[in-house]
Amino acid sequence: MARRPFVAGNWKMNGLIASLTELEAIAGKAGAVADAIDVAICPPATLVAPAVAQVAGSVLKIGGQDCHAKASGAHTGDISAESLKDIGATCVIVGHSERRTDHAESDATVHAKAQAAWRAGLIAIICVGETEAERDDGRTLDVIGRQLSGSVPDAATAANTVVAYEPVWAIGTGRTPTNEEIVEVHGFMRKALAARLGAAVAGGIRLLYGGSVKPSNADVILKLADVDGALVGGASLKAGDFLPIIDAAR
Ligand SMILES: O=C(CO)COP(=O)(O)O
Repeated sequence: MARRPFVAGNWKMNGLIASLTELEAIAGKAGAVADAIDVAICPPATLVAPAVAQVAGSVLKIGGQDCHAKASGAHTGDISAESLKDIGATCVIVGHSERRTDHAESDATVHAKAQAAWRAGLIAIICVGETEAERDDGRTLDVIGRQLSGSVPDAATAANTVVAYEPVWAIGTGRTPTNEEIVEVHGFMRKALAARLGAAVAGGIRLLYGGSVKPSNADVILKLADVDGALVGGASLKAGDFLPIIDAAR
């Protein structure tokens, strides 16, 4: 089944108002590839509203990096999916390994956050990935299977969910799995989702690879079987790095 590639940039805790000038070229590229590719940028929460304003009229999606499971309430410092939707976000990353580690987020928490994203009308970009120790122990597929079943709700569809495979040890390290390892995990994820959601639904869900994606490796990685796009950290901060990665998804 043909899946429309999805290339998302995760700016993490980087970027100031001045950084939004990068979005001009990124929005231009998103428009130029709109026939074939979805493009998103997830800036820090402070920049979501100004980013939406900056790219007004463009097809470039602006998203959050996290949301709370509840719609509102006494949760100081948290942001609801509804608030993100209200300021023009169209997607949100949930379960990034940095949230799982820094904020002790469990699969159950991520599951609730994905449902919150849908409740607000946002696409949930649900992240999974093994640590280096888990890979060294030969437990990668076990870990990914457990994270998928715990984090991806049963109501996931191609329209409301994107899944990102981000090996923790490949994030920000310049190291990536071999092509064979990426294909193995993505194929496994497709099968695991099909077993639960049915082949038709699972066949439509975009599976992104994330972890040290750069212009120099994107061409190869984005052509691998069952890789439907990329979730890009460092190389999404500058349009000069991100644009060739978007092109590689074609
Ligand atoms: O965590 C990532 C995206 O969510 C990947 O980050 P890097 O591309 O900087 O390795």
